[in-house]
Amino acid sequence: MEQKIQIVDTTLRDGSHAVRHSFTEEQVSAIAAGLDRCNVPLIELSHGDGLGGSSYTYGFSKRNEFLLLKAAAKQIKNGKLTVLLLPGIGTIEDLKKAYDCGAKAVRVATHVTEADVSAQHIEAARRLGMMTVGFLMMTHMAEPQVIAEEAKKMESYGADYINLADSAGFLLPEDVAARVKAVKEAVSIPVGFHAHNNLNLAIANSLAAVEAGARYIDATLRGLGAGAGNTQIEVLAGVLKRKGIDTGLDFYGLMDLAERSVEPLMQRPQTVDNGSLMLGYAGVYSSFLLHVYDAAKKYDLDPRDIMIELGRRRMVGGQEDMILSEAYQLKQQAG
Ligand SMILES: CC[C@H](O)CC(=O)C(=O)O
Ligand SMILES: [Mn+2]
Repeated sequence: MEQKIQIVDTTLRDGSHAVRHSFTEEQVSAIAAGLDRCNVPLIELSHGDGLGGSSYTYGFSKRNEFLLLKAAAKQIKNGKLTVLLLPGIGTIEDLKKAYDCGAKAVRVATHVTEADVSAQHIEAARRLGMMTVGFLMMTHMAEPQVIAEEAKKMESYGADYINLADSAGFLLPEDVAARVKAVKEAVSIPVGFHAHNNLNLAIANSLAAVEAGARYIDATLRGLGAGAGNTQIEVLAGVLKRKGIDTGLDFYGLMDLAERSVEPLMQRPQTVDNGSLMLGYAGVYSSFLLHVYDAAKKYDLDPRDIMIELGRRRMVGGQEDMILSEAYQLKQQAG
């Protein structure tokens, strides 16, 4: 076995988008316990848009996320319960509450060119003694050298590693490799990668990231996640095993967990349908998918036309309210 890759499971966070933030304590307990038994080192749980995401704009959570965190914390004996925090959506107060509920790690996420807004949150997390990750979203929107400069800022605030997200599932394997390499050369902390499967490239892109030197890879059970979903953890475990790369994961255990605990709660097949294909093609934030479907229904439009417009206007996370107004304008133009 050549290299230890740490797999970060985000079924209970990115997967939350795919089930419209409807996880219950029972579901969370079963999944967190199973992931822990399968030796997953970091288990992320929050509203899909991070702590504090439950709102009219992003969609309300069925259950309070702090109750869900407590339920998960009771089950996790070996791994680290991890939360996502987007400064501006979640606050440092939310982070402290999450810590009190048992969170041991936080990923502080910003748009790829806005790392500077993460300084206070990363510093606060470090003061709490949490493992702290700088998470750059929508990395297709910036050139590798620009991303490297942003990553350096997060490193200087105290991040333990930098995670690069292909939030729109737009990148090709060579784009991923170029980004991982540029950041690796610029910082002295490890680099991670988070894929979306909108162009059916999540596994290929995750492998490209590993080959370019990434040490952390995000994945979810059955690929549950925004858009066409994320890298499927049980597939990644098998693929890395075949490549002789050590992850420490229980391959059969993950397959069983996906089948027993995630398949029954899926609200739609996690496939590359026309809408998610267009997210990847047009470079649109994956978590916009269900919002776009709602807008298309409301204005009787083809969701693909809305995606093209959102991509053309370079909409980013936090602009969910613009989806309805773009759809409204498209409807007006169509007469
Ligand atoms: C809203 C946060 C976002 O979903 C983070 C993420 O998973 C991504 O950028 O892909
Ligand atoms: Mn994501």
